[in-house]
Amino acid sequence: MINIYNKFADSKCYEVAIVVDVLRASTTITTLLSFIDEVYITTSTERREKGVYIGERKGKKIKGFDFGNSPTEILANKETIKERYMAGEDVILSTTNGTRVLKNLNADEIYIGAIINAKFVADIVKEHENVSLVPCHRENTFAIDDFIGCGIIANYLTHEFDEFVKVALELIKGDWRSLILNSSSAQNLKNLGYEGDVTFAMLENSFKVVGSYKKEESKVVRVK
Ligand SMILES: O=C(O)[C@H](CS(=O)(=O)O)OP(=O)(O)O
Ligand SMILES: [Mg+2]
Repeated sequence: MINIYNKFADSKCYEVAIVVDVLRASTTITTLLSFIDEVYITTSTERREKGVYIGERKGKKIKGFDFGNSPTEILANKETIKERYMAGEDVILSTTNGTRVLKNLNADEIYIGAIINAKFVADIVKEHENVSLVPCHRENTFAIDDFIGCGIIANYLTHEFDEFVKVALELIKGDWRSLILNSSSAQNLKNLGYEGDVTFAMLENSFKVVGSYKKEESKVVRVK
């Protein structure tokens, strides 16, 4: 069974889960793992030690951090980030929703799912009988971008689907890009000057990269 583990409904989180935060934590983590091997996850907004600090609250870069939670900004500074990582600095990410969901989710295997790696994260879990897609949403508000991301990933799987997934699969048959462009997540980012991140986050399967969250070490490591 593929279900959507939804805090809005008393649904079950299976032992294998894909955390989906299209705008933008999953997209940012996947982008980072295209050129480094691991990303530490925190829910703090404090700089604690040496490191490349990446993060935002409500879309705005956290004061004192090196970068915001912007995959296009990360790519534009790829060489600098990679140099500091290779020199031994940790790369640390803190976001409004995605990193909080990762920290609080109880599952044995947790993967990072986005539109940019949809097919590849689906390939990682396809042998499992039960998998939960976990849309991060926006604090306590439904986020259609994450729901659509779940549908796009589910579309690469051939399991039995719960009714949330069936709705998401119907949704992606239409103009899902416009739905994302008009989402509250995207409008917030557009108002903050990050419209390019929205377009980037919708490039389906543009990254053959999948991260797995290791709870005990609070980090995401590349597994593909
Ligand atoms: O950084 C983002 O795009 C969002 C900000 S907001 O919660 O949508 O305002 O955070 P994320 O944790 O990536 O959903
Ligand atoms: Mg989000």
